[in-house]
This record gives sequence, C-alpha cells and structure tokens, in this order.
Amino acid sequence: MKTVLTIAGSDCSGGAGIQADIKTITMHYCYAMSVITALTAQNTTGVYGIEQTSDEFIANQLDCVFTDIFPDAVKIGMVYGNNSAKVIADKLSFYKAKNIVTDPVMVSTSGSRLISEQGLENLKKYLLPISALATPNVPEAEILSGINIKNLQDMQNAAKIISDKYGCAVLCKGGHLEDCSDDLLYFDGEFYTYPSVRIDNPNTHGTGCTLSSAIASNLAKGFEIPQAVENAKAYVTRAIGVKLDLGKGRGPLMHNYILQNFK
Ligand SMILES: Nc1ncnc2c1ncn2[C@@H]1O[C@H](COP(=O)(O)OP(=O)(O)O)[C@@H](O)[C@H]1O
Ligand SMILES: Cc1ncc(COP(=O)(O)OP(=O)(O)O)c(N)n1
Repeated sequence: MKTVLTIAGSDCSGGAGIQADIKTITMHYCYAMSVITALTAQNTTGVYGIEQTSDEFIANQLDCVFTDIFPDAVKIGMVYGNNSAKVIADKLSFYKAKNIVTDPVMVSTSGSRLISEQGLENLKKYLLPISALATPNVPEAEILSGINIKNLQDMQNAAKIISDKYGCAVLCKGGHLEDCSDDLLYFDGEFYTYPSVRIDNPNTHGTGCTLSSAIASNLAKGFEIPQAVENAKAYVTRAIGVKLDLGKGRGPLMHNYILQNFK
C-alpha cells in the first residue's frame, strides 16, 4: 500500500483542503494521512473564518506521521501561519521526505487570503526549494514569476522563471484562463502541455487541491512527474465533468463516481 501525506487546511464543507485531498488520495488506492495547518469555516459561498494551528502542534503532527508511517509522497496546500512553512520545511528536510508537491495556495476563488504576507515569503524561501513540483494557478504564477499571464507562451515563461528561481519543476494550471483549461509543465528543461477543453461547470471548488493530491498519489505509485501530471489531469477533468451540483455557491467535485477507472 502506497502512503500519501497531505499538509493543508481543513474545509468543513468538504470541497477543498484536507477533505478533498483525502478523497482524492483514497480514490487512487493510496493510504491517506493528514497534518492540519489551519481550520477554516467555509462553504461553497465563501470563507467565513480561519483558525491557525500552532507551530508546535504542526511539528507534533509531523513527528507522529514520520516516526511511524513514512509517506511515499507529500502534498502541501494551505500554509496559513507566518512561520508554518519554515516549521514544515525543517521537519520534511529532517525526515528526508520525498516526492513533495506544493500547491502554493494564496487566495480562495471567493477572495479570502489563505496565507499571510510573511507566510508567503517563507513558502518561497523554505518550501519551494525542497519541492519536486510546484502547482501554481495563473494568479499565483504571476505573483511567483513577476510577469502577467494571458496565454500558453506566458505560462511557459512564468514556469521557467519560477523553476529557475526555486529549483523545482513547475506546473502552471490553466483553470483561470479565458477560453481553455490547458496546463503547462516545465520539468527537467522541457515543456509539456496538457490540453483540455473548458468544461461548462461553475462547480469547481477544490480543483487545485484535487489535482495536486492526485499528482502526489501518482508519484507515490512510482510514476515520473510528466506521467503523474497526465494521470492527475485526467482524474480532475473527469471529476469536474460529472457536474455534481451541491450547495448555494461554487460547488465541489465528485470523486466516488469514477471509482472503477483509477486503480
Ligand atoms: N472549467 C474547467 N474545465 C476543465 N478543467 C478545469 C476547469 N476549471 C479548472 N480546471 C482544471 O482544474 C485544475 C485546477 O486548476 P485551477 O482551477 O487553475 O486551480 P486552482 O483551483 O488552484 O485555482 C487544472 O487542471 C485546470 O485546468
Ligand atoms: C482549506 C482550503 N485549502 C485550499 C483552498 C483553495 O482550494 P483550491 O482548489 O485551490 O481553489 P478554490 O476552491 O478556492 O477555487 C480552500 N478554499 N480551502
């Protein structure tokens, strides 16, 4: 049994964060573990409160996981606190964690900040350099690279800038582009494009969380990054395409419908 750890925030409505990650990892027939960095009170209409986990308690959770069941891959999502990224990076380095996928979550689609300014500086300084892969969406890639992104060429430029700066592979996600949802990977000096038509579905809460945990699950199973991304993209595309419609706002994805196809 392959094991995957998610280090992220809890979404009580089950669409994003830890809950989306555990569903995704489980659907990939991997064993899911979690280190919770923050509690959020949120639903499909927005984020209504955030409670940060203390640095000591994040460290305590990481010790409990790594001294007992060593994860084959680690996904990092919402890292809210000023020093959380450093605490996490120190522990991951100490335990020699492998296959680290960092989704540099900054702002929810509903507009709430999910990381502090200092937290973001520490994510850049400590977490990205130890990651195998970072998975920014377009606004996050603009912040990390310092350039505007309107098309695939801009995504290529941004991914290379981020990769050169932080030393990790970069998947720039296209969910925020105007007419398509193509994703772009820069890995080992090469560009890979993952084309997809835009699915007409407003219910995309947790797509980024789902994609990054699906990539981590595929890395845990032994796939190389380009193939892991291809498999994960197929998973998230299917989960959006089911068009589950729950809640009063931007609803979550459907995971269990696709049980048969991702053994
Ligand atoms: N409407 C859509 N149709 C098809 N794919 C989508 C759609 N929205 C998002 N995606 C895909 O979901 C994944 C997450 O992308 P994105 O929404 O940009 O990330 P985030 O949730 O971090 O903002 C990407 O693979 C993206 O291409
Ligand atoms: C607890 C928590 N973590 C991450 C997010 C952001 O989720 P993501 O899939 O990146 O995007 P949106 O769902 O905000 O579009 C979150 N909302 N909560």
